[in-house]
Amino acid sequence: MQPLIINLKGKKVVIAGGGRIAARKAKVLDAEEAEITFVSPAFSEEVLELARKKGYLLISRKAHTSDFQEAFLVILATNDREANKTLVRSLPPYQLSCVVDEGGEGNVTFPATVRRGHLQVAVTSNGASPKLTRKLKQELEQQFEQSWEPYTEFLAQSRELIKHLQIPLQEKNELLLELLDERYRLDKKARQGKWNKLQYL
Ligand SMILES: C[C@@]1(CC(=O)O)C2=NC(=C\c3[nH]c(c(CCC(=O)O)c3CC(=O)O)Cc3[nH]c(c(CC(=O)O)c3CCC(=O)O)/C=C3\N/C(=C\2)[C@@H](CCC(=O)O)[C@]3(C)CC(=O)O)/[C@H]1CCC(=O)O
Ligand SMILES: NC(=O)c1ccc[n+]([C@@H]2O[C@H](COP(=O)([O-])OP(=O)(O)OC[C@H]3O[C@@H](n4cnc5c(N)ncnc54)[C@H](O)[C@@H]3O)[C@@H](O)[C@H]2O)c1
Repeated sequence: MQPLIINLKGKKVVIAGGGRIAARKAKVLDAEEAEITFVSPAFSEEVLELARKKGYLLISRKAHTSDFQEAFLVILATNDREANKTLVRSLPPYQLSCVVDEGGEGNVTFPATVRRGHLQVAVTSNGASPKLTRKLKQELEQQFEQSWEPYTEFLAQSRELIKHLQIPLQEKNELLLELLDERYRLDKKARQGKWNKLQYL
């Protein structure tokens, strides 16, 4: 399995199911600004509230294959094994699909992620142990504490500036490498000083 970083902004995502797992996936997709539709005979309070707040469509019945026609990504999150299995088999091979109770039946699984500014660390166990994935995520949350947020912003801005400097490529690479020194992450003043120097190159 190959991780891909995917832009879901404005993409149609159809979720079959309206329970705990449907809500958990929807929260992640909502943060990515996807356009979500839920199809389910019943919806949890959490799903109802998210749909109300964001104007997401709720279709109150069992899911049919035709519900997924325009979807970029399909999430099969019903608690009915047979329904998830039949629905995923009916999808065309080019559609992205996540089957939450039998990961191997779809072509997409969700990793656990830790985000700090521009940095994102994703963990997967390929379905072997979601508990291990969760544990590693918690360890990464400790390792990558808040300092990484302003630091990755500094790296992004500095790189943009360095890219456009009229200096030899080798010098650009040396400058970019130097920014990886720990003091720039740990010390705001060091960042500020470096940023000021870069302006005059
Ligand atoms: C990472 C995370 C992201 C997310 O969900 O967004 C995620 N599962 C999380 C939690 C979690 N999952 C499960 C429990 C209950 C405890 C337990 O059983 O351990 C808990 C804990 C909880 O719910 O609190 C059980 C479970 N999970 C799957 C199955 C079915 C199967 O075996 O295929 C079953 C058995 C169901 C059953 O039989 O009842 C399948 C999948 N779960 C995945 C992702 C994908 C593989 C990722 C990987 O392996 O790394 C995959 C393949 C598909 C998918 O869902 O994308 C999220 C952590 C979020 C976080 O903490 O940030
Ligand atoms: N992937 C994961 O991380 C993970 C974690 C735990 C459990 N699970 C599995 O995910 C599944 C869902 O779990 P849950 O906690 O959200 O269950 P839940 O009972 O909270 O919700 C199930 C939802 O599916 C709906 N539903 C049932 N049949 C349907 C159909 N034919 N079409 C559309 N909707 C239908 C129900 O109305 C309900 O809203 C379970 O099979 C569970 O074993 C997955």
